[in-house]
Amino acid sequence: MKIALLGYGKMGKTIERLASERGHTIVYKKTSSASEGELHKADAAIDFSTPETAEKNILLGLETGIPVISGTTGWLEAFQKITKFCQDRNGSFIYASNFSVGVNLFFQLNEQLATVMNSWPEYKVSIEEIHHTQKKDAPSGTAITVAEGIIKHSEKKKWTLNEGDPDAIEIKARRIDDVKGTHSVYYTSEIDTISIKHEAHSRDGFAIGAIMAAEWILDKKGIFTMKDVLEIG
Ligand SMILES: NC(=O)c1ccc[n+]([C@@H]2O[C@H](COP(=O)([O-])OP(=O)(O)OC[C@H]3O[C@@H](n4cnc5c(N)ncnc54)[C@H](O)[C@@H]3O)[C@@H](O)[C@H]2O)c1
Ligand SMILES: O=C(O)C1=N[C@H](C(=O)O)CCC1
Repeated sequence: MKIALLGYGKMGKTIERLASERGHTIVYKKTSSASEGELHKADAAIDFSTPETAEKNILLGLETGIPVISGTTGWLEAFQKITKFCQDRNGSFIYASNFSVGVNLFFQLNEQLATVMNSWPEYKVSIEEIHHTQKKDAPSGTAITVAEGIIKHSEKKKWTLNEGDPDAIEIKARRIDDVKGTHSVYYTSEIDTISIKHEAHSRDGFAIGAIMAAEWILDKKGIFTMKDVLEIG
């Protein structure tokens, strides 16, 4: 497969390495200031750019008529617009706040745990995410997906970064050195704490998942999620 990289930072470079190991070729790269290669020659575009530039990058890929895989977080206010644009052109698009297989299993586990814990109101739910200090958005896209998974199966209606709102799921966002991405869900009572945790050891899992999504979407039209790719949930 010929791949276009929309964004060539930590994730773009990791995808380049792992895609070539899987026999794919990078035919186009776009950074903030320049681009090289020919976008129209790509079979699929993978966007890992910035919250401010993802929307433009995704539209560029869809306009070119190739499937777009986006892992950039922090741009979801434009999701409806992207969906309509993609549908109007009979295009293909997939967004995931986290492409790693392990995190997608964690999402599933989180929803199952939320279903169980919904009968036990003495346990207060909270989420913690830890990432490297270069991360631009907070909370992480993954933490938002985790919160949405809990909201689906509980009385909670929203999430917050602040302390002390009993109606909201509190998310604590921490930034430490070069942490690749750690997400924990806690259910805490007076007596004890139940927790689940996913810890990424490198960026390879995110990159392999995005490449798997690109391989999967090639012969499909529509808007998809990582659940479709992995056939889970
Ligand atoms: N979904 C996932 O699995 C997953 C995993 C890791 C990171 N992310 C997200 O992906 C995004 C990128 O992460 P990263 O660690 O590679 O960040 P990074 O800062 O290392 O790289 C971002 C790159 O985008 C480039 N860029 C800036 N403006 C651009 C433009 N107009 N067009 C194209 N590229 C442009 C920058 O040059 C930079 O190299 C972040 O939003 C992050 O949260 C998601
Ligand atoms: O490094 C990042 O930035 C990451 N962003 C995603 C998020 O916001 O959830 C996924 C994990 C790594």
